[in-house]
Amino acid sequence: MNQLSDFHRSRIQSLLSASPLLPVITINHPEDAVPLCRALVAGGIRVLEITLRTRHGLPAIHQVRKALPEAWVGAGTVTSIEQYRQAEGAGAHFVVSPGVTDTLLKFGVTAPIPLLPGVATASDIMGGYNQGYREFKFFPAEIAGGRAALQALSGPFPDIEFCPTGGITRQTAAAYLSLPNVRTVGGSWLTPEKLVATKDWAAIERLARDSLIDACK
Ligand SMILES: O=C(O)C(=O)C[C@H](O)[C@H](O)COP(=O)(O)O
Repeated sequence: MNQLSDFHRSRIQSLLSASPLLPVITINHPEDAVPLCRALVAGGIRVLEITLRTRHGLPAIHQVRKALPEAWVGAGTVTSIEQYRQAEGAGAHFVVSPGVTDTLLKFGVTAPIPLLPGVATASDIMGGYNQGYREFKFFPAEIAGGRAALQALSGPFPDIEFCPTGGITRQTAAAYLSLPNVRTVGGSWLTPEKLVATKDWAAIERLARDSLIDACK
């Protein structure tokens, strides 16, 4: 069986090291993509996950890659090989999936851009572990057991690192980041619907900066 390459693992590790916070971004209006991501980068967050939940996701990845070369841009909500290929085509640096299928894990092993697979259980982890994955998104983090689950999973999986996402807030991020198996946490709290709807990019920049300060306390 093919195994995940050191190159892919080191890319995923680099992006997890590049930011303690990973904003999960959903674009409802195409013109928001660049100013929204620029505000996050100006606030100090260089790693971004743009979901494919809307039809604007792929074009947004393309635009943001061009406009903000200093940012790492990932495609989120990738659940199929077709979407994985589309994300590559749009110029994504990496792909994030909410869960795992054997097909997606296998494709991620040989794909040009790396996959951060989503897991919620020990069985999910074992499926990825056997193919060489050691970094996972933990989703939906709060519902799947939160910090206690991550502490419990560190027993059988001491060499696994998680990016918990789902239900995490500015107030709870630091507690997750204090766990030895967590370097980055993800969430949509960094792009509140109200601030995006009013195009208050200055407030989003402030929120990014303040959330980073809180996360590193
Ligand atoms: O869309 C995806 O690909 C997902 O896997 C789910 C998102 O990462 C979470 O829904 C974000 O969770 P919240 O921060 O609670 O909004």
